[in-house]
Amino acid sequence: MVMHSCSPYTLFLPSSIVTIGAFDGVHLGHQALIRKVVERAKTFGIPAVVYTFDPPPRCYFQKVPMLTPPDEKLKRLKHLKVDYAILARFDEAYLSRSAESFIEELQMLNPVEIWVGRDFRFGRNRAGGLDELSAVFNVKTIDPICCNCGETISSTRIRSLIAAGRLEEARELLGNMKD
Ligand SMILES: Cc1cc2nc3c(=O)[nH]c(=O)nc-3n(C[C@H](O)[C@H](O)[C@H](O)COP(=O)(O)O)c2cc1C
Ligand SMILES: Nc1ncnc2c1ncn2[C@@H]1O[C@H](COP(=O)(O)OP(=O)(O)OP(=O)(O)O)[C@@H](O)[C@H]1O
Repeated sequence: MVMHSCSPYTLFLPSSIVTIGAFDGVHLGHQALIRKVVERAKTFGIPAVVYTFDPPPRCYFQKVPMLTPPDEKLKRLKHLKVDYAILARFDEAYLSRSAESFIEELQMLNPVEIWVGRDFRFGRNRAGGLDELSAVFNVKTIDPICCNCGETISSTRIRSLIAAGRLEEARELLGNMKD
């Protein structure tokens, strides 16, 4: 896996399959999305790209604890057979960018498909959503992955389980990455 630390506009790919997100924890929901991207990339014979942020936006804005530091996140992405991981430094300069500027950066990856979950938002003040992204790219979505109890798996939920001392349940939702 190639790790790309992003300053904007530095990675060019002639074609790719892309997913974007915080991916804090690389939990079972994230894993399903990323596996889909890897599978589609294999079908097309082109690279699978994960565009992610360091720190995750929620850790930056809401000061919540990080589930996986960058090294651990990258290890998990590598295990999932991602070809390129773009790790954008999420700081003041980065987040002053507009949704349009973010779209220009994504265009450098020439994505054949961009895969995200239904609740995906991007850009300043989370102003961009699926409609804005679909206006420019071929956007595909996966259904939310839920746990046995029927609740959608999310990094927020895993943080709550950890805070409540329910570590075994948290660990289950994070998955052991061995299969
Ligand atoms: C250029 C840029 C600016 C952003 N600015 C904000 C922001 O002002 N407030 C916010 O909550 N998230 C901001 N984000 C984070 C995104 O809204 C979102 O969290 C990120 O794209 C990851 O998607 P996800 O939360 O679905 O994983 C920004 C993202 C980008 C790419
Ligand atoms: N359970 C899930 N099933 C399917 N897709 C998911 C799931 N959880 C997250 N995703 C998708 O993964 C990408 C990254 O999402 P993100 O990292 O914001 O996940 P999250 O777990 O919802 O985080 P948080 O709880 O901090 O908002 C997004 O496209 C999102 O829609």
